[in-house]
Amino acid sequence: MSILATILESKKKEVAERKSRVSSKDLEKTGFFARNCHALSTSLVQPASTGIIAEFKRKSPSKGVINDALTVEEVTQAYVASGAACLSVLTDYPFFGGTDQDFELARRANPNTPILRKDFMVDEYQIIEAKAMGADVILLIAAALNPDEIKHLGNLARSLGMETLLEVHDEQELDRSLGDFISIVGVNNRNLKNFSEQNVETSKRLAERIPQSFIKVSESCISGPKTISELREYGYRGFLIGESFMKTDAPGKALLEFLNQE
Ligand SMILES: O=C(O)c1ccccc1NCC(=O)[C@H](O)[C@H](O)COP(=O)(O)O
Repeated sequence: MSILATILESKKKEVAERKSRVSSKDLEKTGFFARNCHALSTSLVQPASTGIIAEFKRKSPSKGVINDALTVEEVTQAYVASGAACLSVLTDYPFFGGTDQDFELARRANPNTPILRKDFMVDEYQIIEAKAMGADVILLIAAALNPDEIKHLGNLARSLGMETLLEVHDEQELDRSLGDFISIVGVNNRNLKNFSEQNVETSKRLAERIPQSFIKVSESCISGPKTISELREYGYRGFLIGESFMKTDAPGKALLEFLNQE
């Protein structure tokens, strides 16, 4: 079984269990549900935007433990101070060591910055959860959902005031998944079948195929400032980066160094 299939199987069980504890109706009365969201699309197209979507990532299936010594508040506040355009906070626990509490702590510590809830969305319940925990953006992974599911979940997110980052890995996923309920397309460079890719060739290959009306984000395996400069030439406005920052003792400083060297 592929790692994505394993994650999705586990996620469906987790969501069923969560639903049995708190109903969506109750979620709608909690936390940040009524809050107005920040727009990632607006943040990325500002002339002075760094475009960096900086991720808080403790561990991953491809790398194991990356950094479990730092708190979510210190990392995310340092990212914002260094110029992150957006934060990404993982809420998947079994595979990435993230929690809902991480997300809520990041939200409270960074009230003025867009934050992506990074998880494997398989059910509308998770979209409602995302709004309640203070998310501005959700991730929909084309490899994990059929076009009708993407449309349904994307429209639900939009109806709640959130944006969707649609993640694709290849031409087929891109062509079958785009719609007017999406404004931001992320090309994930990591090959989830064997974790072989360690470069951004997939982003370069798909760049021309993404219609101009969508904001392009390159995700994963971005190892240095030179890569960001190259991706900008292909029209990318956003750069989702986790490991390159998190593997250091000071992820915020690492982000600043990227920007200073670009
Ligand atoms: O990171 C993984 O190993 C991984 C494995 C299976 C599914 C998804 C995975 N990563 C999710 C991501 O999208 C990345 O965390 C994100 O793009 C940042 O990537 P990186 O800069 O390479 O840490």
